Amino acid sequence: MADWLLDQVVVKSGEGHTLLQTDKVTIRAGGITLITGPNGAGKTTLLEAMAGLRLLTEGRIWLGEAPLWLPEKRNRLNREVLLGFGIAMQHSDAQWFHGTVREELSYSAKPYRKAEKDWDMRMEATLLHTGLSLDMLERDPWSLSGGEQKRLSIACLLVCEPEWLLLDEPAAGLDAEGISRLAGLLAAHKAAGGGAVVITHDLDALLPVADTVIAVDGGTVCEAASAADWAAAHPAAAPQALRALAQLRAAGLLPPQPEGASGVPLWPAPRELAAALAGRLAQRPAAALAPPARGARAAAGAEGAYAAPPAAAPRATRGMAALPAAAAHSAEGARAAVRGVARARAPIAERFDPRTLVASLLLFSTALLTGNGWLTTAAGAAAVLAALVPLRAAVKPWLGVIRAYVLLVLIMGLIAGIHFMPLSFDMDRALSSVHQMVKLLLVMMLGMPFMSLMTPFRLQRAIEQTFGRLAWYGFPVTPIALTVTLMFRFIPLLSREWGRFTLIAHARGKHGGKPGSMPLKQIAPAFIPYLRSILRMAEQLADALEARGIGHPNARPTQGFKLAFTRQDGYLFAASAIASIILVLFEQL
Ligand SMILES: Nc1ncnc2c1ncn2[C@@H]1O[C@H](COP(=O)(O)OP(=O)(O)OP(=O)(O)O)[C@@H](O)[C@H]1O
Repeated sequence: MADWLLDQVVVKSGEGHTLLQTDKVTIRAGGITLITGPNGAGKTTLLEAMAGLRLLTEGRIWLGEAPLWLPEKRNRLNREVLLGFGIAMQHSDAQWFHGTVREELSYSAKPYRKAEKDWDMRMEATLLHTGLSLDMLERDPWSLSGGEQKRLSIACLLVCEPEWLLLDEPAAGLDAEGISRLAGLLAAHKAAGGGAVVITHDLDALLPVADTVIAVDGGTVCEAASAADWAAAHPAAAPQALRALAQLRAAGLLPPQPEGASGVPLWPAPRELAAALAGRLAQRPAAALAPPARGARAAAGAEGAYAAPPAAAPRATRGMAALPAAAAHSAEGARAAVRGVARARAPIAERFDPRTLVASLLLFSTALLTGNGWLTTAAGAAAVLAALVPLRAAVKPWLGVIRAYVLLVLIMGLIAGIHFMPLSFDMDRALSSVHQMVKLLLVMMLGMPFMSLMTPFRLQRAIEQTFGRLAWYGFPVTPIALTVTLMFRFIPLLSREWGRFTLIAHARGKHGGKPGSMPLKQIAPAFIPYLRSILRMAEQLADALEARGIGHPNARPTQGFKLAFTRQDGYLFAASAIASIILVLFEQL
């Protein structure tokens, strides 16, 4: 079995933000490594990068001697590495491609060609190991409960027997039995010579079986530390059981941990622990073990509970003990928060009223399109480029379209300039055609980041507020506004959902292509689940709309807010008007 090596890995988002960066990080074979860190720290990004589901901006990842990406094959994924691990993604319970649990298990095992020998026996044993029953084999995976689907996603990995398990929050949604079963499965996998990298917020359950911990914060991945060292360095975050052990040691019921105990087993084996406790208890005088007298118990209950050291008190009590101190600061805290919010700028999608944006765009586009001179177009191009500088992140995804359009402009210009009888090239006609298309390109470029400057809800409110009075004459303003909004909302949603399915197809199908593309063979099996997922989203949306009162003939839908023009809208419209006037003046030159 081979170690993972992440060497100076950097992953950036499409907009160029750094989501993850590492120095040299080694994850040792044959051990269980936990990845921990706050929400949004970059843990999932790290696991997906290891699984080849994220393109690396910089750096390399190796599993033993084998690189994850094959540079000599135009950066394709190395199938040998892909077969070395199985990944269960955070929302792996929404990964199903097939109609029954049996088919799901077979689908997972297909790339490993393990579905032939003793297949049924292995499948049934795996299902039982994860705590699912055999009568579930013919059930639709979608019909299983959330926790059962989580268990099935782990069964789908275990049935393939990969060397490495990469698990993103496998404990989320599991009951207590499921979590201890998960810890047992991980320990058994390790005992069989396998390794695991597990993202978890549930350190109470999984630190006891872990060998190393990697902390991720703000996208930066720290070097792996042994579980013992990590727990010693983070006593507050250490599991309850570890704190209980410390208390037993402090009470003299367990021998103290030796000095510099780093590297020694953190957790005594249950048998060893039971023997130590029994031995120590037997040595203690009977009086020390007797329960306190009634009065003493009551006094301890009333005062001692508050006086107890925070680490010894139950979590909820510790939280409550912190309340008075928090309350003393709360008024000032709230004032500070309000000041902070007031100072912070609104998100870019809420900075302008959609009506101002549309009016400004229309005004400037009209001035640009009606201009006939190259000078006007050049001035317009300068204004468009200046406007796009702060919005360059929103334009970046469109660069491919812009490049294709520029090529089209050149080809159309060439074709427009060709004269056949006699064969010649008319430069004026070519330039005139190019000119018209360049003006269109500039307007398009200005429109591209448009949707990033407003949310669908703000657009809907803008339509309703502008045309609301027409509703008095029976004009269906609300349905039209809603349709427009849903179109804008659903198109990116559909493409994001397809993107999620391509990731699942790569992760489960072990395909060597680039993660962004759906492998040809997977399109057919992915299509029906994709449709199902879309219908599910539509159903949720319909419920949400109904809850807002839309669709009830006599109900007034609840409106979250009313748009109002601000000073920023005034500046934007004034800038657009000035730029338009300049274009008109250039046209007169
Ligand atoms: N494709 C993307 N484009 C832009 N930002 C992204 C993208 N994917 C992730 N992010 C951002 O990167 C950060 C890290 O995300 P990630 O999912 O890795 O966090 P995490 O540590 O797994 O969080 P959690 O504990 O909440 O699951 C988040 O702020 C997230 O919004």
